Amino acid sequence: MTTLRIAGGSVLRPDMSVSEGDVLVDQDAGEILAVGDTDGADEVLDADGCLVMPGLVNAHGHAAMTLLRGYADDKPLGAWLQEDIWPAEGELGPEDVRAGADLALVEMIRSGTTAFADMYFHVPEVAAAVDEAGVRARLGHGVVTVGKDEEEAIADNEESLEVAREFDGDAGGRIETAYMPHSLTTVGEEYLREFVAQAREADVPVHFHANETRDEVDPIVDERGVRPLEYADSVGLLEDGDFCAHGVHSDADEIELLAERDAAVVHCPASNMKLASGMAPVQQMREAGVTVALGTDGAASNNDLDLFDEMRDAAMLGKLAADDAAAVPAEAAVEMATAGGADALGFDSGRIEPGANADLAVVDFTAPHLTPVHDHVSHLAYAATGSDVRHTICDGSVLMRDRDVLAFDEARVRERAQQRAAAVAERARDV
Ligand SMILES: CSC[C@H]1O[C@@H](n2cnc3c(O)ncnc32)[C@H](O)[C@@H]1O
Ligand SMILES: [Zn+2]
Repeated sequence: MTTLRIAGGSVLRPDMSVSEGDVLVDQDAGEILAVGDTDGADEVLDADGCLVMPGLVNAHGHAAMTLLRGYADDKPLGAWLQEDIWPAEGELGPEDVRAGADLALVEMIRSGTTAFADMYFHVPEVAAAVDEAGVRARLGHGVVTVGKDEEEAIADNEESLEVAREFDGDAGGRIETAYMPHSLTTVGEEYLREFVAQAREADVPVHFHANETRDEVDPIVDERGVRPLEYADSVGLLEDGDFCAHGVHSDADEIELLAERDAAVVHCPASNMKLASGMAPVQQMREAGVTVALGTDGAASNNDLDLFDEMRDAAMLGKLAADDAAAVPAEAAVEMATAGGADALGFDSGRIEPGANADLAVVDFTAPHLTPVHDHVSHLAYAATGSDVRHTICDGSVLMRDRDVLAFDEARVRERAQQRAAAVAERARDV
């Protein structure tokens, strides 16, 4: 057995308490062996002055959209997608998606993210990037059937299922998959009914956008006479293991339904604020027992992939939404970004305890903006940023040591992304 000891720091425990101690990792199994007083180990990572916390989980995003960061801002969702993003995405080839995914992975590893969910196209490229980077992911091909004829719509759904079957268990088990219809309004009912059933047979969960804007909710209510999540339930969505992004405009009955079905919600506060989509009822969801995770969404609506920002935004926006300063406290924000995310994606990560996946972030607490330390959890939610992360570990392997991301030549990744992004923007302008 090869072991790694993260030594000399403090450790964030699953109950949100913090105690001094080491974390000992079995690198062959990729699991945590012990927490507390340990010694020995084949490799030691210094954590003096640091807090060892579970690796952050970015439970909803579109990694390759890093290429479109800053390409189109300051519009609401519908106009932003239709006028700017979808035309640009029409110009993305597999090598562009690989370049964008590599950039996203460098950014996520740098800021302590060890697992993420991704809905996009050219998924084999995203899977190859994940394999090389060493992180954990639940990947899927995003399906859109509006504007397509029946043959194209079926092919798009079949691609999503094929990709889900082919890549499940890839990268030594670090990649899992899902069938990913884009949303309840961009995929036709007949396709949802048919292909959700096939996803169940293939034993893969379903991930989709839901209740993000009023413009998306109102037509469903007007045309079907039911709330969107009731419609989702009626076509077979919302089973245990399924997770939807946003849920901003969810009413009390829909929240109850999510809790009953054990379906998770991924809250994306920065994207919801930037697109002025609304304020998700996060406090009500958590009080109802819904699993709530955090996501950045794509870098074009955020505009970064730093989950420390998401924790702060979730806590602040949650208070504003509930009109209550006690709503979504620091512990809740940290829980959503760690255990909540891992539960939503079905990974045994997000908690530092023996037997769990050794997915960890080591945060340097010696910076001026983290001084003094009255409460580590308060600093994680309200004061720390991704650049405070010193080491990142996933599946027992060190992905970043002393702020050096090991699997990538960062300068090359940035240069390639810059070149590819400029070429995509030029092609999109010419269309
Ligand atoms: C079909 S692949 C995924 C698809 O989703 C688009 N997207 C990015 N951000 C959002 C959002 O906030 N709501 C809905 N759809 C979004 C992305 O550009 C891809 O086309
Ligand atoms: Zn999204």
